[in-house]
Amino acid sequence: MINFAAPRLQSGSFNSPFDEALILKNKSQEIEPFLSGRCIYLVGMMGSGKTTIGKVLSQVLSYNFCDSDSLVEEDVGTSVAEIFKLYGEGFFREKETEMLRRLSRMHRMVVSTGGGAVIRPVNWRHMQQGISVWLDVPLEALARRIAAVGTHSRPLLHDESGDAYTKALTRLSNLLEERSESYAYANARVSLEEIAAKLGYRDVSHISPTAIAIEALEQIEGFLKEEDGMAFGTL
Ligand SMILES: Nc1ncnc2c1ncn2[C@@H]1O[C@H](COP(=O)(O)OP(=O)(O)O)[C@@H](O)[C@H]1O
Ligand SMILES: O=C(O)C1=C[C@@H](OP(=O)(O)O)[C@@H](O)[C@H](O)C1
Ligand SMILES: [Mg+2]
Repeated sequence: MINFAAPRLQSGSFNSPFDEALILKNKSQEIEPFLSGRCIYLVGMMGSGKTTIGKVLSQVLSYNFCDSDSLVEEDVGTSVAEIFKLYGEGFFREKETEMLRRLSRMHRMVVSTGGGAVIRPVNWRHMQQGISVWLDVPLEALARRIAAVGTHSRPLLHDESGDAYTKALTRLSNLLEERSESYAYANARVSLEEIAAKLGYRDVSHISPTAIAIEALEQIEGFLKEEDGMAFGTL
């Protein structure tokens, strides 16, 4: 029976970066042996933090990190935006599936997927070789983050009119409506709104990548316990 017990983030007060780093380290040392080398796939909308949180998780788990978009860019030899422009979204989706197929044979990897990886059932067959985690971030926060860096690298946000925030919010809202059921297939869900409530924050903008990584490991812990319970009939 898997038995985890470790200090948790304190509610109602800003946890110091040192506290968070220590909690993350402890939690990762507890969880890692039970992963049995399985890959961790981060799924979520554009701007949800898959690449950012993926790098944090890979470091503390002593896993490798890769970003499926970067693998596609290396394979084709140009940026995602250029791939959409030159060859179209369908070509990009085929390449994305090919990269996820190759990754499904690997171990000890944190994979930051592209925001649209969830729309193809074949991609879920590949990701089910590992453990998938949905980073569920409120639309307004996604739009703020993307507006801050610009939409140039995200071709699906290019066509909207208006300022960067409004453009991102409009398009992201439509995409989320199409995709939210697909994201929910993930083995674990990290809700930034739930983290903010747990920590007593007014909104999600103050939640650090470390705090999100801690929550991701806690949600993976829950999945492993459930899986363990089913395996040993203790649920
Ligand atoms: N917890 C966070 N708080 C604030 N900004 C964040 C957080 N996580 C990621 N970001 C920022 O949001 C933007 C998108 O992050 P990224 O990791 O590229 O997301 P994705 O890969 O899901 O598109 C980046 O500019 C990143 O710095
Ligand atoms: O949501 C999507 O369909 C996409 C998200 C992008 O990745 P990020 O989620 O890292 O922005 C990239 O794969 C491509 O622009 C398509
Ligand atoms: Mg990314």
